[in-house]
Amino acid sequence: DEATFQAFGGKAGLQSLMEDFMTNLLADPRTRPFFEKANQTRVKAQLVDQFCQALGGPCQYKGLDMKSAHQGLPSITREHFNALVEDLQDAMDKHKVPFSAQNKLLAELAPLHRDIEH
Ligand code: HEM
Repeated sequence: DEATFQAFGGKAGLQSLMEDFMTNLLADPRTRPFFEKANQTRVKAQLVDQFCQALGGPCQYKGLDMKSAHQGLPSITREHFNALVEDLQDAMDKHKVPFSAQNKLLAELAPLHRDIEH
């Protein structure tokens, strides 16, 4: 909804959040092996649209579906998934996103693990 989207600072807030999220993913030895080889600029831009849409903001995600996006990568386990969520939480804390809004985003993302882990 609009209030949750605004709690993230709108689209500009999401773009800024994604810079720190990617920094965290590259600093984390659990996730770095995946992201250091990726087109980080593309991934950040796709995540902005995906999160914006998930939060009810005025964006349309036009990237790959989650199965296609991750199936070509080395095996992604629950540990990798949980590591990525921790790195996202750290970025949201740094950006002072209220917990209620953080939880709404995480609730939207949680079910995606089925299409991402393999
Ligand atoms: C809720 C969890 C996740 C979400 C919402 C998510 C979302 C995305 C999105 C939107 C893209 C871009 C798709 C495109 O290019 O069209 C992407 C790519 C990617 N994801 Fe994820 N992802 C998640 C979990 C993970 C995990 C756990 C890993 C590994 C630790 C991972 C590694 C990658 C990598 C390396 C790419 C880029 C692949 C390439 O080079 O094209 N993702 N992800």
